[in-house]
Amino acid sequence: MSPPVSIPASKCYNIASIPADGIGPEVVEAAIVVLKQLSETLGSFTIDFKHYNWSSETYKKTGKYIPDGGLDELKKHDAILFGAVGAPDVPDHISLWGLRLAICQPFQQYANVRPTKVFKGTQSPLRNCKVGDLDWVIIRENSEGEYAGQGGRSHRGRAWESATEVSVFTRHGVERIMRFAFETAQKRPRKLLTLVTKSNAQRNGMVLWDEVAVIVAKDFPDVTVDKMLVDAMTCRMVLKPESLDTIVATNLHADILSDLAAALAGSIGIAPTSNLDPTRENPSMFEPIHGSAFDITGKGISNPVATFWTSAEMLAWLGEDDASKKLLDAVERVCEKGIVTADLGGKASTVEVTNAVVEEIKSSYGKAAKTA
Ligand SMILES: NC(=O)C1=CN([C@@H]2O[C@H](COP(=O)(O)OP(=O)(O)OC[C@H]3O[C@@H](n4cnc5c(N)ncnc54)[C@H](O)[C@@H]3O)[C@@H](O)[C@H]2O)C=CC1
Ligand SMILES: CC(=O)C(=O)O
Ligand SMILES: [K+]
Ligand SMILES: [Mn+2]
Repeated sequence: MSPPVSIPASKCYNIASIPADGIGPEVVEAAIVVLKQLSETLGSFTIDFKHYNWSSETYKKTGKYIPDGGLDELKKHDAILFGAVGAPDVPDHISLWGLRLAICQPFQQYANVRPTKVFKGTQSPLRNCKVGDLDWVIIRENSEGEYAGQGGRSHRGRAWESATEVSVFTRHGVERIMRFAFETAQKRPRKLLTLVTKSNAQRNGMVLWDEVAVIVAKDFPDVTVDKMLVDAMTCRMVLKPESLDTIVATNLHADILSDLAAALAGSIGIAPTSNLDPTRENPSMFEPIHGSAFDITGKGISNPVATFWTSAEMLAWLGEDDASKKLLDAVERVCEKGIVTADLGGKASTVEVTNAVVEEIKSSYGKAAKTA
């Protein structure tokens, strides 16, 4: 009797999808189409999506964004693919804290990773900024700082009403994000980390950041560190984009700088975000950098590229580096062909860009490509 033939089982990933509000469902649907095609064409892994309709609609009906036991459900997945949360008829702080932060915070997704680059075929609004000149990774502290959620309001509505929004910086929180940032910089060819703070005006928490950076730097002698105050950093991003590589900053500062980074690379519609729990105790969450964009919802013109790149980041986090690279390369080739949405100066719809990426995956990585 011949021994049983062992066929290597392809890995199956369980992904929770939470498209939520506005253009979230449009771009997440597009990403799922592309991911399914990639999995079918490459044959090296499969993805099982479980959809959760948690959104401002469910909030308006039930009073909750996440139903009881929802986080335990989410925990069973390998990763979460998120769209965006926010609706015109729900206050933004209720929606953000009700869904996105209600996942990031308990899941200790303390590292928010935001790469940006100018794609071939897309144009930076900066005169002279070519492909390769702007290639950054912004590491945003994602669990405390200015978005710690501490503070309160007293004497509501009175002339003497007071409100506090307290920034919280802990040595533990600063040190873990700093280590993560140094590790990220160390893995990139230039090994260059720019530390962004505001330690002239913010004389407590930001000074702690500077001090912790000096201590952590000792463990990374091959990484070059430079320091910028956040106001001057905006100028450097615009005037000398080629002088930057990896950047670490607080929750608020990096939130702002990363939207600027996306716009400098061409559009907020291309940049991805990973909300990582580097300890891997909890699933990490992947989303486009942008919000729910009510101004273009339902028009069929939202740029799905940010969510495609986000999906590529998710694949890399799951260990599928080859598939991740292939996906991003396919997206870039589609941009190079000029099949882009209006935010990038093109005429293509969300569906046309999605179909073009699907065709690109089939023709580049499918059987025809292999035998050619
Ligand atoms: N992580 C999340 O879920 C986030 C949620 N929000 C929420 O989203 C809502 C809208 O916020 P905004 O400040 O307007 O930011 P936004 O990112 O939704 O939109 C800013 C501008 O960029 C455009 N834009 C965004 N994504 C695009 C895409 N994929 N393709 C083409 N154009 C795109 C929009 O049309 C708009 O003009 C608010 O409720 C806000 O709280 C905002 C940022 C992040
Ligand atoms: C809320 C928001 O703007 C962000 O997470 O980027
Ligand atoms: K988002
Ligand atoms: Mn933001």
